[in-house]
Amino acid sequence: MSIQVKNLTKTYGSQKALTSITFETQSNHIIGFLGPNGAGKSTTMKILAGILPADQGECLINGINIRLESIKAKQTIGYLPENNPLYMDMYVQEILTFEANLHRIPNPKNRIQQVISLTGLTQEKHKRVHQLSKGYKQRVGLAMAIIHDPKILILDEPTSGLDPNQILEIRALIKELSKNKTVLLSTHIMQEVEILCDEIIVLDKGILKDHFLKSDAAIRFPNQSMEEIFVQLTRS
Ligand SMILES: Nc1ncnc2c1ncn2[C@@H]1O[C@H](COP(=O)(O)OP(=O)(O)OP(=O)(O)O)[C@@H](O)[C@H]1O
Repeated sequence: MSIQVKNLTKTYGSQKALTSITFETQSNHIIGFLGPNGAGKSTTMKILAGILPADQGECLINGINIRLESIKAKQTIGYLPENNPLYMDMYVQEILTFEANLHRIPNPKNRIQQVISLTGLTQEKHKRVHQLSKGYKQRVGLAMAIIHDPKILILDEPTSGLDPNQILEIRALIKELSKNKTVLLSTHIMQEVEILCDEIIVLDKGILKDHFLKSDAAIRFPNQSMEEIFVQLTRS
């Protein structure tokens, strides 16, 4: 399933966040969505997730227009927001039941046990969310994002603020969960892009700076690391 964004524009009051962004990703790729702070990554992701309206432009998820067919699009998309806001007093199984009911999943008990196992939450499933480490809270956020088996995953800085061990574990989990899915992943960690991503999109100040396959990076940017490519594309 591809993600298609056409001339997307968004302004918050007088603050321009996105200026006519256009891109189309390939199916079943992990796409690194990169850019300096304030580049417009979260804004694009919120629009794609259907929780923020664009001022202009269109987003299509495998041809489904998210503005015109928002419910159908939301059935296809799983979203992990930045800073992963969770109901801290809920038990892990309770918050997953809540999410499953929002998606009207038939036979939710089976699916909840499946995602608990998939995301490595079995040992922690009887705890309340606030009792979990940050890495396990991220696992809960990922479990919620995949509960309806969406074909597109939008992950906004999923490894931000985690310790090095948890970063490795969450990365491995993302890799595992991304099988047969298209994943749009924002991150500031260039090593993560090298390890996980097939495709790279770079934004800066609300403008699309570049979009390329990682396999083409060596030809397009000879002898440059992802960090150097990032700096070159976003240096003002
Ligand atoms: N609710 C809001 N009200 C006003 N301005 C906003 C709002 N949300 C974002 N912005 C502004 O829009 C621009 C794009 O922000 P956005 O959060 O999309 O960037 P980002 O690339 O995700 O940044 P970061 O890497 O810091 O998370 C920034 O200038 C930001 O200050």
